[in-house]
Amino acid sequence: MEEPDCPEGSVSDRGGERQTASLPLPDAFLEFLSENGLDPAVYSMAATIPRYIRLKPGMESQITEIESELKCVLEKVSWLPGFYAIPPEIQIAGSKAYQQGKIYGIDAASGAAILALDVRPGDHVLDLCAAPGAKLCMLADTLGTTGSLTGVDVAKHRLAACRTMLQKYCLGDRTRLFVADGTLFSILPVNSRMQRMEGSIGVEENGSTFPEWTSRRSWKDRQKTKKANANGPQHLLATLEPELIYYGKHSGLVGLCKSDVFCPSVDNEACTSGYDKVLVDAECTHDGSIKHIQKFEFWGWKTLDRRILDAGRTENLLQLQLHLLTNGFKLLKTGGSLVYSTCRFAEDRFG
Ligand SMILES: C[S@@+](CC[C@H](N)C(=O)[O-])C[C@H]1O[C@@H](n2cnc3c(N)ncnc32)[C@H](O)[C@@H]1O
Repeated sequence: MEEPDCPEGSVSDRGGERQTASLPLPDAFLEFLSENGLDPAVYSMAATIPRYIRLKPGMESQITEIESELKCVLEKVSWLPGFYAIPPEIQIAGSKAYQQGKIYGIDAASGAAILALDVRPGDHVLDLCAAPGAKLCMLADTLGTTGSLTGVDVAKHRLAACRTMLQKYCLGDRTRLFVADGTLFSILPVNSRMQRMEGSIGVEENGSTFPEWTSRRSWKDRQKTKKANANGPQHLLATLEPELIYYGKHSGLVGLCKSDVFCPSVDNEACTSGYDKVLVDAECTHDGSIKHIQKFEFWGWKTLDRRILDAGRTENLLQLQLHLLTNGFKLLKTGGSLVYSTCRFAEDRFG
């Protein structure tokens, strides 16, 4: 595909599409890049960008073994604890190290967002757009055996993938997962709230409490899913009520009354009992992800118009991001921090 006289990163014509090194980019996308002051050459670099993996804490002594299994050197990323670069062609999914949960694939950029959040022991952390869960896993890993982690996503099937990952990597002990609209979610961290309301929780007439989590679902629950599936695929949230689809042993929920957990925050309650850290890893156009743009070669460049260049879609996404951010700040404790991340190069404005 590469044209012989085309130096790395340069642009040449090629029947309707222009060739940027090894990647043909449609004119509309090139115009979009030019309007945003972006160099098309960056999209030709995908083949040279390494893959990144994160080693589960405590697995450092097994690096040599993992290297011989993957047949490559794990190159330590000095600025990102636990991260290693490997050549892009290395597949990790078939390896024992991956299957046994010793390593997982996660971009360095995702790691940078979590690093910026500066999670400290004991923090109550909220991930408002959690699925499919790479950052959630790193957050759980970083928290270790203190604090709590709440993951929220509007897409149930995607959040279920987070649950699988947390269980696979044994990282879900302090985590709870809610299928909910992150723009409206208002449930505060359980431990911080329970400490504040000490003594008044747990004795509720006729109130049912959370037993230890089990993946075996009740007959009633199975019937509910069957009914929902009969009404069509459940891609997005059917109701406004948050649905709890997982909670760990030390998430603080076991033994608590359900009504206490689902009680939404009131007025300025979050200022004192809110989350210490909030991640808003918002839904976006992905134009900033070089690897994502490369996939349009297979999906067809026409879909790029609809998914990335469509002004209406971009505007809707910007509004969604604004609402997610606003709600993220509402749930943040005074003095807490929020990190907002997207994979978008183009300049955004919140109107
Ligand atoms: C960029 S992805 C998040 C990636 C994730 N943080 C990770 O590291 O794997 C954006 C997510 O936002 C979710 N989303 C979209 N609208 C939402 C909303 N209103 N509330 C909560 N989540 C939403 C999507 O379902 C999608 O899973």
